[in-house]
Amino acid sequence: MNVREKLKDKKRIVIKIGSSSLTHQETGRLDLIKMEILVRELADLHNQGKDVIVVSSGAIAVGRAVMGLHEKPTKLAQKQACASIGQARLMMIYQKLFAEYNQTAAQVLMTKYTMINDTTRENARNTFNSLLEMGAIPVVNENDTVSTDEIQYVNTFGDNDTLSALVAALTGADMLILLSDIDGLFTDDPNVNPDARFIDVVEELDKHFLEMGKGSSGSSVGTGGMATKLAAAQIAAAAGTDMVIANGCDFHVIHKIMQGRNHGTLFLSRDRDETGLQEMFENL
Ligand SMILES: Nc1ncnc2c1ncn2[C@@H]1O[C@H](COP(=O)(O)OP(=O)(O)O)[C@@H](O)[C@H]1O
Ligand SMILES: N[C@@H](CCC(=O)OP(=O)(O)O)C(=O)O
Repeated sequence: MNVREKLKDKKRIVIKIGSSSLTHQETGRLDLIKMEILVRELADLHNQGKDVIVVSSGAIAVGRAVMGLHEKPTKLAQKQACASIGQARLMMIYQKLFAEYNQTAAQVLMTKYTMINDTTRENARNTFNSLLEMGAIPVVNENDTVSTDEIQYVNTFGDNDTLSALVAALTGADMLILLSDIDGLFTDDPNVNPDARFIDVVEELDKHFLEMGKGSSGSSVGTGGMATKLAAAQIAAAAGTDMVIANGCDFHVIHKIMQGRNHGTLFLSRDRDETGLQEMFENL
């Protein structure tokens, strides 16, 4: 069985959806057709008996669109206000769409402190396990309304690529899928360098690959860029979580990846390193 076919047997999957994959580029508003496909894909993975955790960006982008702000908010208070409005709208739509498949969406909002503090981290782990045991589908996002480097103890993760990898490590997920606006990892930013070559499988994430993520975010709504996705891959590898970066332009890619078909860049994990993970959480 090749490395892609082994993905069929994954039991607990974290799927991160970037803002650029959930919204119309022109208006920034939610792409409801894509969201319907996304929820159907996730509901079917759940129906296959797999645990599914969604890390969904989009709160700021959706809030900005709802309030008619044409530019990406730069002031902290404006960004947090957009996140507050957008997160509520995003969860309403997730709950409505999941209910159509008789599934229950649950909201989990986290700050970096949740992961740093031993007690809150253990509470979060227990909450995820209870939600999954109850058959719910947790929809996770950073608590942007309070997460900020300006407020002590609620520092921000900064991006949902990192958050999704930490959630995968926390919950012992064996698979992490990052859906973006690009097919996967290239030797350089293909939106800048037309000679950039696609990378199919990364067996060991070393400096050679990490260097490839130097380019910035390519979309008007994205935050993470490739650098944060490679940082996420480092966390996933240490957590024993295989990871795929794939293009979220067509969410049907989710079941194709889980069927072991050749989509996205596959990052192979190492054996889970509990000691290393503990140190990582404590030093976030
Ligand atoms: N080596 C690389 N391979 C692929 N994409 C890269 C690379 N370097 C930079 N990028 C940029 O990263 C972008 C994806 O990150 P981002 O814009 O934050 O989207 P999202 O957060 O929605 O996934 C791509 O559109 C691309 O422009
Ligand atoms: N928490 C923020 C998303 C931050 C983020 O990582 O965005 P993205 O790069 O689009 O995945 C929001 O919901 O708008």
